[in-house]
Amino acid sequence: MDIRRTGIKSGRALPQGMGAVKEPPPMQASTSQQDQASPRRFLPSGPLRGRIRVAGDKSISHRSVMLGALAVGETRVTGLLEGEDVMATAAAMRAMGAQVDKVGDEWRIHGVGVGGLLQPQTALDMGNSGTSTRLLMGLLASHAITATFTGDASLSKRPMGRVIEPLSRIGAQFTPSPGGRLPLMMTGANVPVPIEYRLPVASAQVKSAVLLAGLNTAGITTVIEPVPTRDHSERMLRGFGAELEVEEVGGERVITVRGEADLRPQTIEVPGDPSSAAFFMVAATIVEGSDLVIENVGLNPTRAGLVEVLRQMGAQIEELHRRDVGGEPVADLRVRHAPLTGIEVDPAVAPSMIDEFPVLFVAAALAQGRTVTRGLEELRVKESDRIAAMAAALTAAGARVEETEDGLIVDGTGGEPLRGTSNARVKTHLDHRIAMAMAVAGLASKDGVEVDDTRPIATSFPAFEPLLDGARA
Ligand SMILES: O=C(O)C1=C[C@@H](OP(=O)(O)O)[C@@H](O)[C@H](O)C1
Ligand SMILES: C=C(OP(=O)(O)O)C(=O)O
Repeated sequence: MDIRRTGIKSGRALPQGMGAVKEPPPMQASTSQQDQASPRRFLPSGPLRGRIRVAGDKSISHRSVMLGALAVGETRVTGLLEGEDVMATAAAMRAMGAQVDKVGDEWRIHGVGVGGLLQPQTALDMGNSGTSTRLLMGLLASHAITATFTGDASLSKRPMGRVIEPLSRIGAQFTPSPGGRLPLMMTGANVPVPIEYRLPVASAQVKSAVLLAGLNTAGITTVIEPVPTRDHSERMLRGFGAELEVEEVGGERVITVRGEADLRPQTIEVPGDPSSAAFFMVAATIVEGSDLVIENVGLNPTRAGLVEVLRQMGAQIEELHRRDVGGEPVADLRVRHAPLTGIEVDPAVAPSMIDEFPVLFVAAALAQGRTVTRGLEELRVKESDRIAAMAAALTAAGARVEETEDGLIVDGTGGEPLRGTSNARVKTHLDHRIAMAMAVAGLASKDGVEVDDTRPIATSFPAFEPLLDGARA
């Protein structure tokens, strides 16, 4: 199947095709959201039971498409996440010359080779996806082409200065909107310069942007990571044949990549996304009588923080059939209902569960006693300000929550259901994780929880609602 014909729920206009356009396209905001919001009330639930399989890992899916598009030959990918974010990456890679097609259950990618990206003839519509935007800016930074990036209302508020800064040092030029935001136009360097860059924020996206720029930069590009973040780029770049080294020096990770790399096509099996499994881990934990197996969940240590934190709170999560899938540790998780106790969450664990805090706050709202989280400033620059959005949504549902500068303090019910939202709708702010977290809160409430818009769920986990409805049928 050609990606232009896959079912993209928002009806987003994705850039299509190639052409002989010399001028970069005009800067304009993306018109990517459907006009009508799609509200839904998530009602109290009976136990979650049986076996489910969540969607493919979003981070690995993005990187499979990007690296496949840079390898010469055919990369084959199974288990690719077919969410809107990954489809935005696929469309952008096609617009720059790669072939990305679905044949049966498999995605086939024919790459252009490192250095071979072509100038896109239309703006690259990144939709809601920060990962697509920042990693592609990295790729483009060392290709002498000009491109315009646009995004939806949420993405257009997110900071891009964090990648503009190192990529400018490599030699790329940027014309962003005020505040270093989208829409943004960039021109990659003619002769990119290898840099050594110490990450000022714990961000796998910034790390990956610099490493990807390094692929087409003669010499050695170095990223120093004081706090480890998800390491899929490092694992996959090695898998594709790049010369990449990781060393521990004085407690920091020093990552080097040798430029003018030749990438070899791969066969990739994408494991299930732990960030999607998280909603079901918490749902089965807080709904009485639940006993659910979530199959094929990626448990890369740089991603598995939530499992550890939930266990510290008293959750019963068993790892069955531990194995390796595509170079990543994977297991089936058996999750049974268990009473939770509030804890102080170690801020050091934050990068390994950065997308899981919205649903952790829901677990905390049902726990006995107080849960304190700190060091979560990064949550304020995701698809929404996730600290403020979850404080408002949980308060509307009857939870006791206090917002601090860098976290939430949650006083749990001790297992009693939340009141729910009888005549209000919680605001999701175009943020898929707020929508799914509050759906889970609805299961453990008296009146249910109504979320104002379920459309953003399709960015990362299109099958979330049918899976949830099926598990509690
Ligand atoms: O590299 C990636 O695939 C991602 C990195 C994280 O973002 P940051 O790098 O901004 O922390 C995460 O929140 C995002 O969902 C995916
Ligand atoms: C932050 C997220 O994604 P992105 O930055 O790719 O928009 C997320 O999926 O929670």
